[in-house]
Amino acid sequence: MLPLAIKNLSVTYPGLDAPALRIDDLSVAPGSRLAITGPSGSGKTTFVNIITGLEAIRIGSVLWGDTDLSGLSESGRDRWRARNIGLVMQDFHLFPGLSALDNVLLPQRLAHFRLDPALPQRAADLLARVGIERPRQSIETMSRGQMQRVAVARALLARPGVLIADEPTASLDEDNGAAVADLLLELAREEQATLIVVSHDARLVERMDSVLRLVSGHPVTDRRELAA
Ligand SMILES: Nc1ncnc2c1ncn2[C@@H]1O[C@H](COP(=O)(O)OP(=O)(O)OP(=O)(O)O)[C@@H](O)[C@H]1O
Repeated sequence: MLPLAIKNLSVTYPGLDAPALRIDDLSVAPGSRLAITGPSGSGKTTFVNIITGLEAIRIGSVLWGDTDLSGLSESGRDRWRARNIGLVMQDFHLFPGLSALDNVLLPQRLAHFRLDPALPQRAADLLARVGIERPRQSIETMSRGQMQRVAVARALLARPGVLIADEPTASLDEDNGAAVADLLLELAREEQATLIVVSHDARLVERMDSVLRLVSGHPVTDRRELAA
C-alpha cells in the first residue's frame, strides 16, 4: 500500500498553448480507490503516464510514499514501476502464442535473470482466483473477458502496492465488464493495493472511494473522501 501526493505538477507538450495536465495538490490515501474521469483529451492518459513514471516529470513532484518520481532517471523509474505498479490496460497487451500462465509470468521472466521459484504457483493461484480454468490454454483462443482477467492476474503477480487500470472495461461487453470491475475491486482489497482506475463506466466509478474529474487538464473534482 502506498500513498500518493502530487504537488505543483504541470505537464506541457510542444504545440499546446496550455498544460495537458495541471494539478496543484492531490493526495490519495494508501489502500484507497480513486477513479479518473473526463472527456477525451482531458489528460487522463497523461495522468497515468506521469504517476507510473512512464513519462518524465519536469515541473512539480509526484511522491509515492518516500519516493519522488521527479527525482528518478528513466531507468530508475522503470525499476520503481516494476516493483510497485501493476498495470491493466484497455487492450490487455498480452502476447499471442503463449499460454495464459506464461503471459502472467512473462514480465517477471523478462525483469529477472532467474524467476522466483514461488511465482509459477502464485500465477496459477491468481489465474484460478480470476476464474481461468485452463491456465495452459493459448491466450489467442480466449474470449476478451478471459483475456482481461488474465491481464488482472498478471498485474498482481509481483504483489504491487498500487494497481492502475486504464479503461479496463471499455472493450468488454456489459457482463464481462462487470466481472472485471468486481475482480479489480475485490483483488485490490485482498492484496491491500491502492487502486486507481481511468474509466467512463459509471457502475465502476461509483464504487470507488473518490473521483478525480479532469477537464482540459485541470481537476474539477468532486474530491469527496480523497484523503479519507
Ligand atoms: N506526446 C504528446 N505530444 C503532444 N501532445 C500530446 C502528447 N500526449 C498527449 N498530448 C495532448 O495532451 C492532451 C491530453 O491528452 P491525453 O491523452 O492525456 O488525454 P485523455 O484524457 O487520455 O484522452 P482520451 O480519453 O481520448 O484517451 C491532448 O490535447 C493530447 O493531444
